[in-house]
Amino acid sequence: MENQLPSLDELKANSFVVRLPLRVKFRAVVEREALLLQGPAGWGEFSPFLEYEPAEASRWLAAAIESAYQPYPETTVQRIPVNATLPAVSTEQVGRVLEQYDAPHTIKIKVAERGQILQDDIARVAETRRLYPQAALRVDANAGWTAQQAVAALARLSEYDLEYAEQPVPGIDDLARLREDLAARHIDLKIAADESVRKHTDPLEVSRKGAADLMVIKAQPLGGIRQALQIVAEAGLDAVVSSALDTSVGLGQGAALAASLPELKYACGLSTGTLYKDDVTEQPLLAEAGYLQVRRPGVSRQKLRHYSVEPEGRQRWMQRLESCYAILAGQDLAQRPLA
Ligand SMILES: O=C(O)CCC(=O)c1ccccc1C(=O)O
Ligand SMILES: [Mg+2]
Repeated sequence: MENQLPSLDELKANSFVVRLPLRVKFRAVVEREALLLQGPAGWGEFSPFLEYEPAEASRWLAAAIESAYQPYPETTVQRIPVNATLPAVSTEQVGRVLEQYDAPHTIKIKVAERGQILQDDIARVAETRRLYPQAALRVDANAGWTAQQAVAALARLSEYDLEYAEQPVPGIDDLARLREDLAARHIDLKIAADESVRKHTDPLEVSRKGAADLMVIKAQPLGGIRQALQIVAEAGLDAVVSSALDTSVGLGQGAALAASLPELKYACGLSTGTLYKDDVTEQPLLAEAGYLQVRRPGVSRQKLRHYSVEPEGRQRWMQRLESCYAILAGQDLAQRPLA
């Protein structure tokens, strides 16, 4: 029974599509659309970004179904360390955005944003370091640099004492080469793979090719908690759990994933709830002094109604649900990430 997909009609009948306001632009948007799925085990979140095609988005659906239909793994961990996330804002905005987080001990700074230059990144990292001299800082380039740009940029940025750099360049081979280039220049900086894990058909290629020191894992893009745990076990790399800019429902799933890891060496990218103006729950999962509770937030009917999208928006999501469902239904049971 565990491997059985619920029917599409059942999923549709229990789906609520919302559009939530963000406080600050993230990935060039100021609103986030999400489908919340209610099931016998609780709520699940299906919120692939709008431009994602069904092949990729279907893994996000597998994660939502897992969340709504299977209990989260048992754990005794009650809270997990998290990082504040700083979007690629201007220097003047750095203090204002980070103030929204409660006493962060770790901060992830977005760099290599399209339309910006290295000087913008240096200024943002320098300002963060000035305001938070004790914090652990990490940068995330979202594959925005060429190999050449990455070495030059990381040579400069590593002067601010960075914990690691996340996905500086796009390809897995590029990541592996970059690590060699950095070592040759005696730049002691760890590299984390994100897109090379979650957007790749083979999430283990990163570890096989020695392309990173650690891997970023996210419950939705990897097809759920169980699937993500299996990837970590097989990869044998340290893992950083992160969010996909989820609502509190997805953050709860991420927190459960983090709490289930055999070892949690790094703060998780799960305090993105702070970037939202509002959420689907009366008890949003927000970090306190750099820690997030491990719990499943209840969902508010009133908030679902208030932020519900217009009928055309819902129709678009029902079509996405349908095409992703078809992919999951067509997958070999043994391979399906629900197992
Ligand atoms: O890891 C974090 O601190 C927050 C999450 C985050 O950065 C993110 C959120 C949505 C989509 C992509 C990413 C990313 O890590 O690249
Ligand atoms: Mg990333």
